[in-house]
Amino acid sequence: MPADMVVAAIVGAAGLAPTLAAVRAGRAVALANKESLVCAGKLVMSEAERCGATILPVDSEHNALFQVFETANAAQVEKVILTASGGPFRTWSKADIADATPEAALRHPNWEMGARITIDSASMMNKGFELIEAFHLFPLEADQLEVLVHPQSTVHGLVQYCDGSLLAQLGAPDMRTPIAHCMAWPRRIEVATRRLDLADLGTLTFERPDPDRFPALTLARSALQTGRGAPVLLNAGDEIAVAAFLERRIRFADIVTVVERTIEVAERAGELAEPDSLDATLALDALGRRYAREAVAAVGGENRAMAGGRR
Ligand SMILES: NC(=O)C1=CN([C@@H]2O[C@H](COP(=O)(O)OP(=O)(O)OC[C@H]3O[C@@H](n4cnc5c(N)ncnc54)[C@H](OP(=O)(O)O)[C@@H]3O)[C@@H](O)[C@H]2O)C=CC1
Ligand SMILES: CC(=O)[C@@H](O)[C@H](O)COP(=O)(O)O
Ligand SMILES: [Mn+2]
Repeated sequence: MPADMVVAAIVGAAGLAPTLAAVRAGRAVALANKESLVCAGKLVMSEAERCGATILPVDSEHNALFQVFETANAAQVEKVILTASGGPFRTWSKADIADATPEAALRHPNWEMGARITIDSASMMNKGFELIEAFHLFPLEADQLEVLVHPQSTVHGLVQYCDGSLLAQLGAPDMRTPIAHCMAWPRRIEVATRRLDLADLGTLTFERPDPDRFPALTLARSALQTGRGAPVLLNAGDEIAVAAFLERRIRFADIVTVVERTIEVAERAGELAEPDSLDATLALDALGRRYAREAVAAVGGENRAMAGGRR
């Protein structure tokens, strides 16, 4: 079907095949489906180059970076910073987070989004996916990517240059702005979002993420560093684990355990090779889902045994 632009906004690895089809048709692709880049970043970006497709990042942090990243000065970029709201559990203790309910996890402080990404924000796995997404979108090494918790979700992304300049994009937490930026690019169109009044806001705060309470971020960074098939398994494990958590079959803390076990089992079976095609990526995704379902069953059993032992 003829189209000037395709908005890729299906959730999950299910969005990969249609995103890749739009890329291969040489369209402008406004990309919300971060899983396409998590699972097949190299393939999607190289096919975009080959087919003349333009990828426009919709994800708010990546859209922010897209606005302030000077491609001509890419070699002068020291690092980029993705901000994270910290989610609903930013101030919770580790013990309380472990047993948080789906209702609590679905209460995002700043953004109204689908269930899967909202749970990922609560665990900060979303920010881990976003590190991988940024790695593929921008010419950067993994160690140039940083995450800062910024509870107001007003500054969305920052680029630090070698002359000490730190360029940031700010805006109300409203996806209409990044969507409009992509749809009008390289021009701008008027959007009736709330305008920021910095004097009213008064203070913007930033914190380092806490790896002890939010281990998903470390796990995602390690999948980025491992590379090859690890990010595919990271996503597959997380899709299954989040669904199981929403169905109350595992605890909130078990989400990361399931993802960790998914990657470990695949690694032990020698199945971490880089998938070099759509079919190979989807096959590894299917395998990861199988391992993740097994991990959910095992973790659920362990939880029941522990509860039985406490009675
Ligand atoms: N919401 C947000 O603010 C942001 C979202 N994103 C990303 O955008 C994507 C969508 O998120 P969000 O809108 O919140 O999610 P939602 O759950 O609200 O919407 C997901 C959409 O995907 C469709 N879908 C799911 N599976 C399939 C499938 N197999 N085939 C066709 N369509 C399918 C659903 O269709 P149906 O309703 O028919 O089931 C639904 O329209 C995710 O990748 C997310 O990470 C990124 C940044 C911000
Ligand atoms: C709107 C958007 O881009 C989301 O990805 C958002 O960033 C999620 O919030 P967290 O910062 O809590 O992950
Ligand atoms: Mn985002």
